[in-house]
Amino acid sequence: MSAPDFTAIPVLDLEQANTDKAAFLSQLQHALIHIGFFYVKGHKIAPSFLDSLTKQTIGYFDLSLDEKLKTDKIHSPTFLGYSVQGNEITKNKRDNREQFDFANELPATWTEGHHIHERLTGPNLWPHEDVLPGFRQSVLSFHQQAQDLAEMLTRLVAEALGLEPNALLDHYVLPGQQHRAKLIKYPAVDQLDPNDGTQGVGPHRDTASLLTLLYQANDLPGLQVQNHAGAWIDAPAIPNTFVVNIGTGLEYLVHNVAIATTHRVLNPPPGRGPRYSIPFFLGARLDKKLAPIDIPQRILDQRPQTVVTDSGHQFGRVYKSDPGLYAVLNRISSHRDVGAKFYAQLAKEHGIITSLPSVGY
Ligand SMILES: O=C(O)CCC(=O)C(=O)O
Ligand SMILES: [Fe+2]
Repeated sequence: MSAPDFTAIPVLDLEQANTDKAAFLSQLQHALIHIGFFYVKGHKIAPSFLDSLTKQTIGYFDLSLDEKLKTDKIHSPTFLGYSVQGNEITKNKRDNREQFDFANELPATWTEGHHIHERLTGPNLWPHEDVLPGFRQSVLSFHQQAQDLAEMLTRLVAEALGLEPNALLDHYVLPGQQHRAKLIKYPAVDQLDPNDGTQGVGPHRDTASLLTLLYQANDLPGLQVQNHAGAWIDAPAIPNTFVVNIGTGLEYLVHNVAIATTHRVLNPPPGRGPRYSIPFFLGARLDKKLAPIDIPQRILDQRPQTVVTDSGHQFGRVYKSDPGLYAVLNRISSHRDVGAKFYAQLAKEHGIITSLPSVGY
């Protein structure tokens, strides 16, 4: 018997994980199996730090286009860096957002003959320190704090699914691997062209990762979550919380008991300016085929029967045999210009059209 479908996203209090762990884990189990999304409050990332990160984020997007284009993704096969408004594609439609992708700093090591996923790893493309003082430090500090929180949550997720706390991290995350994150701006609608449509980001599931932590940096609506009957449920900004959701990596690795729920973002409402958000993705390792973990039968028995989704889940079958290739294909599909420049042959082999008309900038 499955529970009635959700109409709101629950708020879990991390403090409760210390005071009444059993109650916390029971709420978490319900959210994982029946919703795939939850908010967390009671985390230790300081509100003053998040405010300063928001200021740095706005400062970055307020730079001149020329300055931002110095950090354009097109300069690197890692898909780290800036992408201009309208450059990203979800479900074959342009998204109305500009963004700056970043990760923990690692050198590039890929050379011909290595597995292609290694080409995703490499250094960030930073604006010059004089142009945006403190930006790099703030963004990297966020990355570290978000990773710590995501790892703590992954331990709790394991326990909520009847596993040892470190079971997921030990099997599926490599110490020192690169985890991706982004700063996103959804432009005010009066800055958009009438033909740009309503898609901030189209319906999708977060690919190849275990967990996403999303900080909604200002209070504009837009994020919506698709419940398992197919209805869209608002996930409004709640101050000093993170929205947490499950990636397709975790879903596969726990036999679909935790659901990588579909979500989307609509353009900001007219007259309210741009919306800013900052997701961090705790990635699953990409270096080899991964076997799903044994989950207790009492948990498997609660698995939802049907999940309606508007997301395509492209290349889903590839994940099972080659998570690294799956991650690369999804990046190419989202950022076709980088795909055409660095991965043309692979894109062709997998039917990804990279010759979309370019955006005028
Ligand atoms: O900006 C948001 O609120 C959500 C962003 C998102 O879903 C994503 O980038 O994967
Ligand atoms: Fe997402």
